[in-house]
Amino acid sequence: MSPSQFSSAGEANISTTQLENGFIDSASLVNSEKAVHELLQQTPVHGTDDHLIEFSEALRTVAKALRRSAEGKASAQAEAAEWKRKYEIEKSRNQLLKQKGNSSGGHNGDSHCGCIESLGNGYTTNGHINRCCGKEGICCEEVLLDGEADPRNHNKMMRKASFKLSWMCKGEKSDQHKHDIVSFEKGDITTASRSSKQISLKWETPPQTVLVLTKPNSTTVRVLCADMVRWLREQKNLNIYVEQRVKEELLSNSCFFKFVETWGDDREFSDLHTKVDLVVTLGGDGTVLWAASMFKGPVPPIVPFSLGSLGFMTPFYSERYQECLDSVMKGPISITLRHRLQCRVIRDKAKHEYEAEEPILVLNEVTIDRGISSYLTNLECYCDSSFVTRVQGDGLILSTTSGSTAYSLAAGGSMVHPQVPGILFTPICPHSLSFRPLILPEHVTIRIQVPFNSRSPAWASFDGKDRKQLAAGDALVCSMAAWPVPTACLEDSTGDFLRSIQDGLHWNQRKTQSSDGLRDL
Ligand SMILES: NC(=O)c1ccc[n+]([C@@H]2O[C@H](COP(=O)([O-])OP(=O)(O)OC[C@H]3O[C@@H](n4cnc5c(N)ncnc54)[C@H](O)[C@@H]3O)[C@@H](O)[C@H]2O)c1
Ligand SMILES: Nc1ncnc2c1ncn2[C@@H]1O[C@H](COP(=O)(O)OP(=O)(O)OP(=O)(O)O)[C@@H](O)[C@H]1O
Repeated sequence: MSPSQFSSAGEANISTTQLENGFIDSASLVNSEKAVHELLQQTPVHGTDDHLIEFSEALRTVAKALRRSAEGKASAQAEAAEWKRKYEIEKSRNQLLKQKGNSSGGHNGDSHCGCIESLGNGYTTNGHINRCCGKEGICCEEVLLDGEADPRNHNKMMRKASFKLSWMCKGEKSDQHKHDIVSFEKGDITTASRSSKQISLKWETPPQTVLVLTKPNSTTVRVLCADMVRWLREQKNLNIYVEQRVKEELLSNSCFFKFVETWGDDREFSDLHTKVDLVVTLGGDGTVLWAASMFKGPVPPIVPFSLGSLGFMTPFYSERYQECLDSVMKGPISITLRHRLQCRVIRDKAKHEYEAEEPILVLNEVTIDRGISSYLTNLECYCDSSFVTRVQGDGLILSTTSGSTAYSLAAGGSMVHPQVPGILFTPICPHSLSFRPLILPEHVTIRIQVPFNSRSPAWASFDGKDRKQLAAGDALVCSMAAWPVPTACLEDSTGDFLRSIQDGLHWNQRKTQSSDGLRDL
């Protein structure tokens, strides 16, 4: 693929991104970075000048397209700076080889001085001082000083073997599934970014419709909900959606709330994401799980207010809701993209049910346990096509990283930052001394099979709800879902996560030792 093809591929990815439609789709976010990375991975490094010119053109186009989002811009700038550096070194090396009459490496360097003209795309230069001809840029002499190539030893100059990497997708090599984070030019493998960075959401048009979700059976929540809905209408002139139960509660208070909307049938319910700009939750973590479960596809940004006991996913203080909502609606806001797992139950007895049965999306975890049976579970676990292990115990938890601080933690799993893409594989009371929990990469598909010789059926539950029986021969298949749950941060992903484990779990709290033996107060 030529660099010019890359530029259009990059633009196509970005113009279709669902960020522009107000929804956050992890695949689209990845695509925007992927465009640049693909470009970087495939652009010929030992090219002619034409290639270099084409390359800089392509990079400019992609970088321009990426400027549409702050995240994309930051990424494009970082990549462009790095590539400009490599471009300069490469060009200087070409010239050096040409000057020394070394044509064995297939280089076609310039005939003029080794200074590189500015790319002219607004990116800063890398700070090299010109010592050769007074033009802006880097000279081959500097490359030599940097030790990239030594003219005194050019006869001994060794070229590293060239190679390409490709990524396997379900047993097949595929360029489309090439990972976007590793570059391998000249045999040096580097990683640009290892997981998604802090994401910032900036409104291009102000939010107009808010869905307020509340935990049931709480007077405090009911009072706060009425107050907030009134404020959102009177001060912000917003459209408000609530659940039918909440609408009735509000109307029983005052007919002022007549403007509040709800949904009637399933179709209106499943179209909710097309109307709602922002979801506000009033409750604990369970209310955030509830909110996530309402959206089977894209999820609007959620602002979770803490009115529960622990509140790992609810960083906002309800006492200061006006200030918080003001700042969220003004933006920009840091968000955590919480990955979800997509689970399918595959029945042995009804093979066609697979097509009909809706996948279930979980934000915390899917648990496969022994239910009311007093027998050990007997679960065969596969990761893609590899057999992993057999779970004989109380069961198994397949958890997201957001769910790592919930049931999985109680079963001995690690706590994992919610932006780390991975699937936790945590046994529940395994009857074995060596069954330690695992964390698997995000791209795998996990299959939990109840074998025909199992003494009893197993039970699957999804975020602690909706129990389904898995009879002998049935299986549960689980992989990362395409639709994450964007939750607003009070500080940022990392700050909020650390605060939640410190405040919620008192993680590693201990009196500090002092040098003189006295206890610090
Ligand atoms: N032994 C256990 O720890 C255990 C057992 C069953 C269910 N659970 C958890 O309860 C969740 C359902 O929550 P619910 O509120 O509907 O039920 P719930 O009302 O029974 O509350 C469960 C508790 O888990 C906490 N919790 C939920 N999600 C969390 C997260 N991501 N990080 C840290 N703590 C979290 C909640 O704050 C609450 O205190 C399930 O997804 C499961 O993770 C835990
Ligand atoms: N809008 C809702 N409709 C029905 N059930 C809900 C709704 N919101 C929350 N729930 C359920 O209510 C239960 C309690 O909610 P939540 O976890 O938010 O409160 P909590 O238990 O007081 O707080 P915490 O989870 O911090 O201990 C959960 O099981 C949750 O699934």
